[in-house]
Amino acid sequence: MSATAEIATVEITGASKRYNKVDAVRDVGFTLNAGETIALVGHNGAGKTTLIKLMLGLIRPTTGQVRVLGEDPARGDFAVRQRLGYLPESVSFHLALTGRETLAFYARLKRVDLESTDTLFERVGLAREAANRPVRTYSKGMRQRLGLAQALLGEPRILLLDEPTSGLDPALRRSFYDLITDLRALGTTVLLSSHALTELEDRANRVIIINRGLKIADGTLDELRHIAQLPTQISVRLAEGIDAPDFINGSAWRRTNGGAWETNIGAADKIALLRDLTAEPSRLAALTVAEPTLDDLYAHFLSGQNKP
Ligand SMILES: Nc1ncnc2c1ncn2[C@@H]1O[C@H](COP(=O)(O)OP(=O)(O)OP(=O)(O)O)[C@@H](O)[C@H]1O
Repeated sequence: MSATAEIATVEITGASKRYNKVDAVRDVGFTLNAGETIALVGHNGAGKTTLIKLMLGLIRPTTGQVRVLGEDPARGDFAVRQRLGYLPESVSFHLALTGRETLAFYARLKRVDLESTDTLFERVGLAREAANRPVRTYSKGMRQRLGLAQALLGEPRILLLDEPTSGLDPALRRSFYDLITDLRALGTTVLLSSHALTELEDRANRVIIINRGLKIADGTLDELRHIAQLPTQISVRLAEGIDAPDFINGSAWRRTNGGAWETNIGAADKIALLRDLTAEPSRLAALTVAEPTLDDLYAHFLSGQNKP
């Protein structure tokens, strides 16, 4: 995994959480490391928020163990809480307070230097003048940014972000992820719980899939691709005057509406096919190689779970 993979920040061992008759989390175990950006994905009700609450120490596991920075987060150790940043799915602030007052309030709770709040406004891209306006006047994106600034107070070593980009426009999403990339370089563990699989694909370096309280997959995208063995889609557009892909043996090709040729090929045969295809480059006008997406992998791992 990442270069800093040795430094564990969160360790969950055999953790289960039962609410009355609901098994929200069942025997889940994983270790998160410094510098990792982890996507926690799963359907509604899969157990993502319950896992986040366990890491925050808001609830205790029914069985198993949760350790954050080596401590039990539910013990309420202040030093641990100070190094944890959390952005809930729906941020709600006191609307009459200005952005600056809001951040000052949270800074006091976290016992963080108030001086640092100015820098935070800049880091999350909230214009300085917005800082002095009541939150009531903020757009959804600005409130989300203020939420992120709140989560970043005290330079947390672990950031837990629940659906952080919902309601953000594409430009804001991009700058949000740029910020996450910077944090990753600083060694922060960033856990993003999200349904937006496509946008997570290039952003998270590890994916944990939860289904009905169980962890059903955990690894880098490449590792999950390797386990799933889903085919790669190869598409070629032939150069003028070349009618059919006669140089391709043993693969089933289909013609697309746009006039390209397409095939799905297993990982074991992919390189050999690409070598054949490119042996005479002049025959090709274009070549596209599409690896299985996070959406494909998610559907694959879930379908395995749903079998009787
Ligand atoms: N306080 C609670 N009391 C009873 N059941 C709960 C409680 N909190 C969660 N649950 C149940 O536990 C299961 C997991 O819920 P959780 O909120 O962790 O899922 P989630 O993956 O975060 O879902 P979503 O994507 O909809 O936010 C669900 O069946 C939910 O109804």
